[in-house]
Amino acid sequence: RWRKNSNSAQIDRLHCAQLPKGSWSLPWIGESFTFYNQGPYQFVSQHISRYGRTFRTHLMGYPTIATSTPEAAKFVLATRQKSFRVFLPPSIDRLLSVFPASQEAMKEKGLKSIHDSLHSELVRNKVAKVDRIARWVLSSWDKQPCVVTYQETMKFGFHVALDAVTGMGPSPETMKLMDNFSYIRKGMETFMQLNIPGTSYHVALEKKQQALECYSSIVKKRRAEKSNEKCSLDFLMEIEDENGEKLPDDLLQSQLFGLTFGAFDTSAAFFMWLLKFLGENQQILQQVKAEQDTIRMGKISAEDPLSWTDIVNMPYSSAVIQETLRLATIAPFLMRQATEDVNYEGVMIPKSWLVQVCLQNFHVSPEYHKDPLKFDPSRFQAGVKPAGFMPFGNGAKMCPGRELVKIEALVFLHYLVTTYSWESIGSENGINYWPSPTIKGGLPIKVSKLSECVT
Ligand code: HEM
Repeated sequence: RWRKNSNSAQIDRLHCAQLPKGSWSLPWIGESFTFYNQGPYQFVSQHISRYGRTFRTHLMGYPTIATSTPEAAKFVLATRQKSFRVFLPPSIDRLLSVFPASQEAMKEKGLKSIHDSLHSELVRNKVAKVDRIARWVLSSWDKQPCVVTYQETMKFGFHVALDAVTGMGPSPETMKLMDNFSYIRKGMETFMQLNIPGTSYHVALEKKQQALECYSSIVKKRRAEKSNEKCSLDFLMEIEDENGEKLPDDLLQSQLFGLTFGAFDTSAAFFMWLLKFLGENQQILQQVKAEQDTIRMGKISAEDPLSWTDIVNMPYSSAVIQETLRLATIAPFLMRQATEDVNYEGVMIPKSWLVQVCLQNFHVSPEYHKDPLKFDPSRFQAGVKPAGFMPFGNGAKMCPGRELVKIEALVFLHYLVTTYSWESIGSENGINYWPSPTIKGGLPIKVSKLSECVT
């Protein structure tokens, strides 16, 4: 069956090639439906037990080699990164894509300037702003009979991302923009993403247009104002092609849009898991609280914001963050497409095939982590990154937002544990896997304000 999907030259090459074991399942659709339904972790785990850590399958319309070892991940994402390009399914590409194929050089320049704009030296200066946003979000929690964690972490993650990307602080306008983003996210939850009126995917495409219009006015405003603190937009406005032409506004807006989406969706999910794991591990929560109380007690007034020095003085909380990134694995797998035939330790990866790099399956494997399903921050306390830990990927495409997201999490954690206690209410109904793993129902909690209030 797979032969129908391959051209004859490829078939000739494959005659003598070493393909791993696996299954193709149905024509064209392959195993995509099972993959969607079971979620990436379960799907890959079942295949590993049948075929081993590297197997072949058929996903998103392409023959695919899936691998789930840190060594293979490094090989694909870093050592041989030039032989693979990032792959997004066409429906997601349509929602989030930024550049037409003809603009490949500008795309690379744009990405480089985004990496530069989020450099660790620069994001350290963002602590005060993140602090203000965290206080703003958390200040209303005790007035709500039930806090739906995901809605709140989305509000926090979205506004920090928007500020880093465009320099824009929270306002009624940004709340409206966030609403558009939540519809766009919804459009990615379903298996069949068809642009038919009435479907959530169709709504998502409409909301994307509205969001882009909003970005158009954000760009105009930013051009007109002078700010000492540079955001990603400022970096992007500086790039030029080989003829000295700046990035056209439509591409600029779509790049900002894609960046904000990627940043807010992942961080909102991450903060939600952080709350879940801490809620379930009271002893660990108490240790975090002790560390954060010490920092708060060192402040002269309750209004004093956190500083970069405070952030580096949170070793235990940092270990909790690393452990959350391991156990929840917000990006459970990464997709690449081979741009040439590649041989990995005797396994053939033919040109144009997809490679699925399954990070979560080694993050929670006993082969790489002792007692892997236990939430145990002590494994990160020695300050040594365990082998088999790549929550932000590897190689040149490694997440440039990783430092910002850690600052966000630590600031959020600080105000959360020094202000509130909380308990989970209602039952959990499983996990929504797409686009990032979140808890169905949004993890509702009831919070109580602690007597020493700081917000
Ligand atoms: C917990 C939160 C986050 C997680 C788990 C995460 C994870 C990742 C991963 C695994 C990649 C690599 C993708 C690949 O190799 O195909 C990536 C790329 C990227 N991330 Fe993040 N990310 C997070 C938050 C953020 C934030 C807050 C920003 C921006 C403010 C951001 C911006 C980006 C960008 C621009 C890329 C593409 C880099 C490139 O293609 O060169 N991410 N992220």
